[in-house]
Amino acid sequence: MALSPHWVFPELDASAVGAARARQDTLTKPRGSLGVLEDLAVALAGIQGGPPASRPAAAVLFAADHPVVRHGVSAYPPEVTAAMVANFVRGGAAASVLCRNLGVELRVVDVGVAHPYERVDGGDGARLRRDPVADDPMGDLRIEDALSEAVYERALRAGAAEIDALGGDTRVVLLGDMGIGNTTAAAAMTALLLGLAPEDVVGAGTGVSGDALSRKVEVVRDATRRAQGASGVQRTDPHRVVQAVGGKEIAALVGAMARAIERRIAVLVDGFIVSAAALALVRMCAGARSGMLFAHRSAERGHAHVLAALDARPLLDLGMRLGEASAALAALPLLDAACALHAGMATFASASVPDRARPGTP
Ligand SMILES: O=C(O)c1ccc[n+]([C@@H]2O[C@H](COP(=O)([O-])O)[C@@H](O)[C@H]2O)c1
Ligand SMILES: Cc1cc2nc[nH]c2cc1C
Repeated sequence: MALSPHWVFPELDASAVGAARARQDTLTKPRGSLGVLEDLAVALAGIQGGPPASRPAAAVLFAADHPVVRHGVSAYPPEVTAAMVANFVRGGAAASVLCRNLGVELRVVDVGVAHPYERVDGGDGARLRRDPVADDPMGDLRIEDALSEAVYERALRAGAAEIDALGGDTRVVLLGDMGIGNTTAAAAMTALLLGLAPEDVVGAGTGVSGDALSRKVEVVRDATRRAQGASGVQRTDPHRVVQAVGGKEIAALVGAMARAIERRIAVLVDGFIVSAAALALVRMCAGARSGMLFAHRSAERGHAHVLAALDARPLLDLGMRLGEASAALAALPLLDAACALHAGMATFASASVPDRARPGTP
């Protein structure tokens, strides 16, 4: 895959959209009264190219570490990334519980976890794969590119490969991340892609405040200056932005999202980190936008800017800031409800409920 991959994204299926909207208008409710649940059914139909479906759904998390943590930008130590990978597999993480609760398959891909973790087999938690890109080097984005061009391309492919491994009938993929330090990377990407000041995009992440928060702002300032100063790194080149200040899990998310959209699998975007990857992909190829649904507005400071730039209306606003696809999983029942209503409600005709008068009739 070259630096400008030849992604060909399908357009929304206009006839599926028309059929879904027409069916919504025949169902036994005042037109439009199910609000966003109607829009969700219609959007899924357009993305999927047929009657809307929320299942089978799969949650795919990409995990990696970030050398930038050496500057004290996270409230937690980097060993947490590895420990959480083991926790996903054992079934004890928030994502594990939500997946079990919803009957959703959880897949975790290690694309760059720096510390060893216990490999637990046979639990009822996640399926874990360590991609070979995990062994490639990463840079401290404050002083050097996070990813070489070759590593960036391998990480994109690792993401796409995981989508190719999903069952052919998968209709929705919930994308998530795990990586101590990655709100610093996502903030630097957001600052570059949107031309915003570090203060406007840096937030608490896992919970930094005071001096640590100021340090994080300075790290993002240094990273964005470095990236803009380096020859060829323009904020308008989203591939270079991911390479310069992103990370392996963020590049893998870009690759996964692109492949899912190509396959007409609806992408349910999680929080700040996944949204930063979505913004980069849309800047690479505007046609990707229509394949995405946005689960929530994270409490992380920069997220609102990313959502606004994508003209995204998130489904939930619950003060969540966990990552690991947890908010996408919290939003999935809304997609389930939208599809069940669309498929299962009676029509005015079938239930003999009088429809509203048509204009011109008495
Ligand atoms: O998704 C979000 O909006 C979000 C907001 C804050 C933190 N996180 C999670 O917390 C980790 C990154 O936080 P930090 O402070 O280490 O940069 C990483 O594992 C993310 O999944 C995620
Ligand atoms: C415990 C913990 C769990 C997480 N899940 C996603 N990011 C996380 C960060 C921490 C610190």
